[in-house]
Parts: sequence; structure tokens; C-alpha cells
Amino acid sequence: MTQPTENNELEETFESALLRYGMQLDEPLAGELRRYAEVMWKFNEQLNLTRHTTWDLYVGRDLRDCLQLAHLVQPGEVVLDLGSGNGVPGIPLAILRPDVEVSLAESVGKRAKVLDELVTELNLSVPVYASRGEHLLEDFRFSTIVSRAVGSLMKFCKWVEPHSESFDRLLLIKGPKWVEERAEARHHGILKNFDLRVLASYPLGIPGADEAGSGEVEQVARERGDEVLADDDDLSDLQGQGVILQLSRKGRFA
Ligand SMILES: C[S@@+](CC[C@H](N)C(=O)[O-])C[C@H]1O[C@@H](n2cnc3c(N)ncnc32)[C@H](O)[C@@H]1O
Repeated sequence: MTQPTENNELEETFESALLRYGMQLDEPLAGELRRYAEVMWKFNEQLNLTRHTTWDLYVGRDLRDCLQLAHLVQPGEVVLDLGSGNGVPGIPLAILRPDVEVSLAESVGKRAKVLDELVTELNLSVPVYASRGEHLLEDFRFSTIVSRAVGSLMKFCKWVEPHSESFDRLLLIKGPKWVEERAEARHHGILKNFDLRVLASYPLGIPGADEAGSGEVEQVARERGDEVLADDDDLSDLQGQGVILQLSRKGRFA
């Protein structure tokens, strides 16, 4: 668990970070997710892939989002992580959900090459495409496109909309700014062909440690059911939350 250092401070470990964030992961999954971070950090010395180079940031930011996402994918889905960068969320998703086919698209060639070496070293069967993700949609079909930190809602929808026959839905991991992004996209009429739903919302930060009532907010979202319609609802109770947005062609999941 937490190890004492020479000056007797407690050094964070993967396990202590998991505990602090209230995440329970059994072996061998925990070991595979720990190894992913270790290998990613090794490659990070050659090429800048991530700024999340502590267990706190890896668990509290990267794994937090990926665990939420992993619950939302159905068995047998064919998933593309568009703008994979360091492999989040695609690689943890492939580890957490071996019943799903995951591919990664990364437009920067050098990063895609490192990603390819990374998945090889992890023995994962995950194709890596050195390509803009939307270009892949000309030749391939995916049931779900997942993405984090790649572009605003408006930008993203503009990229993929011409290929909307090539995917069923987008699952986009967003921070609290998603509300402003939605306003911008609506203003430009970009969302008129999409249904947008909040499939998950969760507090950012350590559960119960900061904003009083964050657990309460999560409860409100849960009581509404898994799917919260984002078009008409009063979303003021989701302020300050991370969310996973589902966008699908109008009527696709009606
Ligand atoms: C800020 S990083 C995010 C990386 C990772 N998804 C995360 O959440 O940590 C964005 C990455 O997306 C890549 N990218 C941007 N637009 C892209 C596109 N249209 N297709 C594929 N990759 C793209 C960039 O090269 C960069 O590596």
C-alpha cells in the first residue's frame, strides 16, 4: 500500500490512489491497468504523451473517466477511440472490456507509432491507425466512437457528421464546460441532426473530500435513471460534474 519514503513522507502507490478515490478493481485487471500507466510513462520520456504522470492524476482523472465509460459499452461493440494521444480512453477500455473490439486513431504519426509500441508491449489486440479518425470512417464502420479532450462538441460533430452512416453513436467524455460547448453547437445548428443525452455524470475530485453535496448531485442524476435527456432538462444540478455524452443520429435510439 502506501510506502514510507526516506524522509518518512507517505508515497502514493497505485493501490493507495485507488483506495482514496473509492475504486475497487480486482486482479488481474488492476495489475494490467497499473502496467499500462508504467509503460505509458516509460514512453512518455521519449515523446510527450501525457501530463498525468502521478498515480493521483492517472487514477483520479484517467481511470475515473474510463471506468465510467466502460459501463456504457455493450458486449461485442466495435469501438474507435478518436484522438487517442496517450491511449485514454481506448487502452483502459480494451483492458476493462475484453469483450469489446477497440481501435485507436491518432493523427500525429509519431504519437501513433508510440501508441502501437505501447499496445504491443501490453499484449493487447488493439489496432492503431495513424490517421485522422474521421477519415477512417470512409472505410470502416464502428458502433461507438469514444473520445476525450480532442475538440469541442461543435468541432467534433462537424468532423464526423458527413460519415454518420459509419457509426451508431458518439460517447464523449467532457468536463463541466460541455454546457457551453452545447450552447455553441446549438447556436450554429450543429446539433439539429443529433439526439444528445447525458449517460453518466460524476463528481470530479476525491469523493466526499471537497464540494459538500457532490454525492447528493450524483444521486439526483442516478434517480433520474441512467439516461438523462439533455435537451429540455434543467441541468443546474449537474454543475461541476464530469459527464459522458451520447450523441446519435436523430431517432436512431428512439
Ligand atoms: C489533448 S490530446 C487527448 C489525448 C487523450 N484522448 C486524453 O484524453 O488524454 C488530443 C489528441 O488527439 C489527436 N487528434 C486531434 N484531432 C484528431 C483527429 N481528428 N483524429 C485523430 N486524432 C486527433 C491529437 O494529435 C492529440 O494527440
